[in-house]
Amino acid sequence: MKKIAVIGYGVIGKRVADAIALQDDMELTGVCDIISDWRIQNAVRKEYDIYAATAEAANKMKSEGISVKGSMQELLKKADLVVDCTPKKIAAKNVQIYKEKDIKYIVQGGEKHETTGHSFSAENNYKSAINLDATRVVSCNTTSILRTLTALKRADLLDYARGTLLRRATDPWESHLGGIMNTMVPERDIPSHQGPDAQTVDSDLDVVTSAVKVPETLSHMHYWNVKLKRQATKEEVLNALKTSSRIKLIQYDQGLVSNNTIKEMFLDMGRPWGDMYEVALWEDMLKVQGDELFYAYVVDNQAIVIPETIDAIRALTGIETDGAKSILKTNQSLSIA
Ligand SMILES: NC(=O)c1ccc[n+]([C@@H]2O[C@H](COP(=O)([O-])OP(=O)(O)OC[C@H]3O[C@@H](n4cnc5c(N)ncnc54)[C@H](O)[C@@H]3O)[C@@H](O)[C@H]2O)c1
Repeated sequence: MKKIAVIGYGVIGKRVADAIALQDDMELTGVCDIISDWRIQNAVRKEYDIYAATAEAANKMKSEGISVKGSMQELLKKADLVVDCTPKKIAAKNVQIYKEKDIKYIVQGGEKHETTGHSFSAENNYKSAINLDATRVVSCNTTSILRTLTALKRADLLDYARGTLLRRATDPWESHLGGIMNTMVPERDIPSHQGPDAQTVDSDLDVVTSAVKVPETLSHMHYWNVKLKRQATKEEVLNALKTSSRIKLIQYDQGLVSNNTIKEMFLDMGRPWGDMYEVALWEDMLKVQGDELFYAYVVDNQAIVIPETIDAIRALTGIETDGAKSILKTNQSLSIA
């Protein structure tokens, strides 16, 4: 049983920790953070072992009545692999520690590809991550791009793709701190970074993205124009997309007309935090015109990278060398149909 540590128990870290705890071929050794408030109390309630990243944090946690198991160094000694879910740039600094300790590590999409030299998206390049020392699970937007375009590529339909991303302003729990209102803020540069980021996983993809930040917090939404290699039918395209178990085809005509209605459906389904691990792509909206394809989908930025991270753990530790088997196992544990 591989022992996995989670550093950074925030939006992504708390979800990764729960997902690890659900697996039968890995165990959660502990979670490590610097916070001592209600957020880490959630981990206390779940009876996870708690470690403090600094001496100061350890003292603060203890003063709040939290039983601290030890320091980050002590946690690392017990683990076979660490998943670093700290904010952008902090993980890149921690990498030095992981290298010194000779422990395998996974970082999240806020870090640069160069931090690990390998970027991961399960349905695209699981095989290339097997037994590596490190990888980076690409960001939420990039994961969605890779899932959809990889499915079209597998069916030999994809020539090139051009996408416009509507990006959520901030995460819901942090809405009191910032985020935009009554405006839309386009990114200065085209391409935005997500297209080139997808190419760190699959350099063959011809993909260009533009992005605009919008005043809501539930999810991202993407609009894509794709040039197909040949004229195709809508059915062929849908069959290609159906080869991904992590794309959920949804129907506008079933009342799923917005990101809030989709979120409500996932809450009704009983998913933790209403998490949607899948890309929710509108089947009835999707349009094929000759060799051109048009579609739109919603990305739950807080959730989509969770199954990817579980698969990355299996690949790096080598506990499963068949990507399809890992994906299936992860899907079953998270109730992804
Ligand atoms: N939030 C998203 O929608 C989202 C989606 C995909 C990927 N990501 C990526 O995941 C990573 C984490 O993002 P997040 O949104 O979960 O951040 P977050 O701010 O919600 O959580 C980060 C956690 O790390 C803790 N932390 C800070 N410094 C630390 C240290 N030195 N040692 C230990 N813990 C420390 C913080 O206290 C916090 O609990 C980033 O790379 C981000 O780009 C985020």
